[in-house]
Amino acid sequence: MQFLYLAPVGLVQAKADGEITLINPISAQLLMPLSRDGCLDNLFTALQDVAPDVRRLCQAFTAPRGRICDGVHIPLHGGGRRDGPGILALSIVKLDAGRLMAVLQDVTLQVQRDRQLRQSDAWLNALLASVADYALVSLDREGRIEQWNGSIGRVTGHDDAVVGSSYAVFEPDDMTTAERARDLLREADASGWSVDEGLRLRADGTPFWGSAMITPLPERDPAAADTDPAYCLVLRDISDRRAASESWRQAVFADHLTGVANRRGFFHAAELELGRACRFPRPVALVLFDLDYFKRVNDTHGHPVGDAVLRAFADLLRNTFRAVDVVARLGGEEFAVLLPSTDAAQASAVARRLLAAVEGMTVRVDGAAVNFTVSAGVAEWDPQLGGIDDLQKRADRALYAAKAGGRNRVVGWTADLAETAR
Ligand SMILES: Nc1nc2c(ncn2[C@@H]2O[C@H](COP(=O)(O)OP(=O)(O)OP(=O)(O)O)[C@@H](O)[C@H]2O)c(=O)[nH]1
Repeated sequence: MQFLYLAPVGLVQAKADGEITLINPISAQLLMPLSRDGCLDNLFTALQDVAPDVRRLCQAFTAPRGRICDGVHIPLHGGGRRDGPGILALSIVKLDAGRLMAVLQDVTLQVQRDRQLRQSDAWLNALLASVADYALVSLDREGRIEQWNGSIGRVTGHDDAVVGSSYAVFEPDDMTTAERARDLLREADASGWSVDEGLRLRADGTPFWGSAMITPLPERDPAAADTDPAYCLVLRDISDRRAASESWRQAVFADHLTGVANRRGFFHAAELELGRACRFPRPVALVLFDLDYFKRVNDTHGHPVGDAVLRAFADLLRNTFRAVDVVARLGGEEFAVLLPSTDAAQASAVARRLLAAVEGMTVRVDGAAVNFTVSAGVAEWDPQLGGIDDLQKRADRALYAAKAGGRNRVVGWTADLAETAR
């Protein structure tokens, strides 16, 4: 009895002919406005104006007990009123031959919300269907693709199996790291958006040049689950635009001998990366490489062979470092690699691997077989530094120490190196 009274929904117990034997206050509240004479003694009579079929439905139910109807929506007074409930949900259970139990609930708001949601979904789907050269991807808090839609299929060729993968799935494996993918989300959180341009892959492996903009969704609930939508990624295929600007970029930013970035390209890319590292603190490492006794290679084999050695070394750099790293020839036989989201220890490890590869390599050109070694200086970005020039100075000191220490080695910058240099 107490349960009936306190239940958060309307409960009515009635006899088989609808005569009400028990009714709780919520039911009375919901049914009273429907009653023609202000009495509430029969369930079927109370509902006859809005749900005339209920009586027949119950009488036609011949099983000894069971569910007669479940959550049937009953619009009141022509579909809704300004005051009071507009839609009731009605469930009726036959308890035994002589007793029915009806559950009544005001679902007006719920139905309205469902309708609004369906409308928004329809709008969004119409929008996505008409977008031809953009993929609109919703991402969860961790940057995982939260839902598939047609625009993703059109631009990237991925089907719904891509749901749950990191948005880095659109990038070649060596173009990004989990940390960098997270960095771009953090950048979007802090400044409202982040944009990243670069090589992307379609599901069939064909590459395209993409521009990816990530924006955090407005009014995100901090208590929402990790898998709820948190960001919107707009991925555009800008291969055409890129092709037009590529020859210009090559001329301005690429080294004519080796094809890696030139000094100008390096400083341009480094300023951008360090700008990011300042706004969203993360490690960035710089490695400077200088070929050992390179003058001897030129003197012994001639300048064209020296050029071939420089090209072979640049190829090795490109193959050893990730595509996300900036590889450049700063001039002569000096090369630089900037490694985003990498600390000095990690950069030194890669540099040592590279030195070992150089030691095992022989460059064969014009009948000459050249073996050579390389020295490397490593420094890590420190927000106290003024800019890329200061970082380069530190790596330079470390490189000088590597040369002074006997060459063919990697030295990391330490504060006492600054003292030595002075
Ligand atoms: N083939 C070729 N040689 C170059 C190029 N640019 C600079 N060099 C040569 O690189 C050599 C650099 O020599 P040094 O600065 O004395 O240094 P090193 O002989 O490598 O000795 P350490 O750096 O002290 O180990 C010089 O002979 C330059 O002529 C280039 O584009 N092609």
